[in-house]
Amino acid sequence: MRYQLPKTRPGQVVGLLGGSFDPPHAGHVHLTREALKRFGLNRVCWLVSPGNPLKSRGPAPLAKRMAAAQAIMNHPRVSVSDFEARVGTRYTAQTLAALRATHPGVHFVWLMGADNLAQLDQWQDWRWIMDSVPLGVLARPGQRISARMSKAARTYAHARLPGRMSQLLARAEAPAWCFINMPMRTISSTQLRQRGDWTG
Ligand SMILES: Nc1ncnc2c1ncn2[C@@H]1O[C@H](COP(=O)(O)OP(=O)(O)OP(=O)(O)O)[C@@H](O)[C@H]1O
Ligand SMILES: O=C(O)c1ccc[n+]([C@@H]2O[C@H](COP(=O)([O-])O)[C@@H](O)[C@H]2O)c1
Repeated sequence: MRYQLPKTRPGQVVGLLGGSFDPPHAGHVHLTREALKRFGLNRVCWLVSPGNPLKSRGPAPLAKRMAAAQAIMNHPRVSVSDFEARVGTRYTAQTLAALRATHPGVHFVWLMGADNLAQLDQWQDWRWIMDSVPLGVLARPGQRISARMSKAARTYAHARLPGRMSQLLARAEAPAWCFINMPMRTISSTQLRQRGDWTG
């Protein structure tokens, strides 16, 4: 049988948090807990990337990042997966196409921090992503304005759900996206690497 995300069933709404997780930290955990509540998700799955195509620096080995992610993200409705390495992709559009093919009946929502929305128009097939899967964006310190002014936000302004309607996002037909304000955490992987708390 083809690889399935853990505990994911048809009819569920499942948030996907793709990331380098180099290393995973409390900001990822906080985003995940907020997304579960604010978007009314059944589950969230962290997709630990083999390597972000836009980052020149290679991350720490996947096994190390997977183990650290599993150790920090302790919640009965959250799992951590190396799906992308298993199917051999690092591009989100290809990941989503593979997930949809292998999980019929599951409503996926792609989750991201506001910094990723600011760069979304540089991703491979980004319009296809917007046209195919609802997008949940969560505030990140210093990134609110760049996210709101981004090409993706402007191009898809008509498809934006106001934050107070966030519970409708997961079952909305794409394109649909929603920006959620939440109490923010300044922590980042860059900070942790610079402090020497994580070596590749
Ligand atoms: N503190 C945070 N608040 C909100 N979103 C966050 C936070 N940290 C990470 N994210 C989001 O989590 C996802 C994965 O992030 P990633 O693994 O790149 O961590 P990072 O801290 O941004 O790493 P780096 O500093 O190396 O760029 C991205 O969508 C990112 O926007
Ligand atoms: O598909 C792309 O072109 C693409 C470009 C940049 C980033 N991404 C994805 O965005 C997610 C967040 O990446 P990162 O490194 O900011 O944690 C992760 O799943 C990456 O694979 C995807």
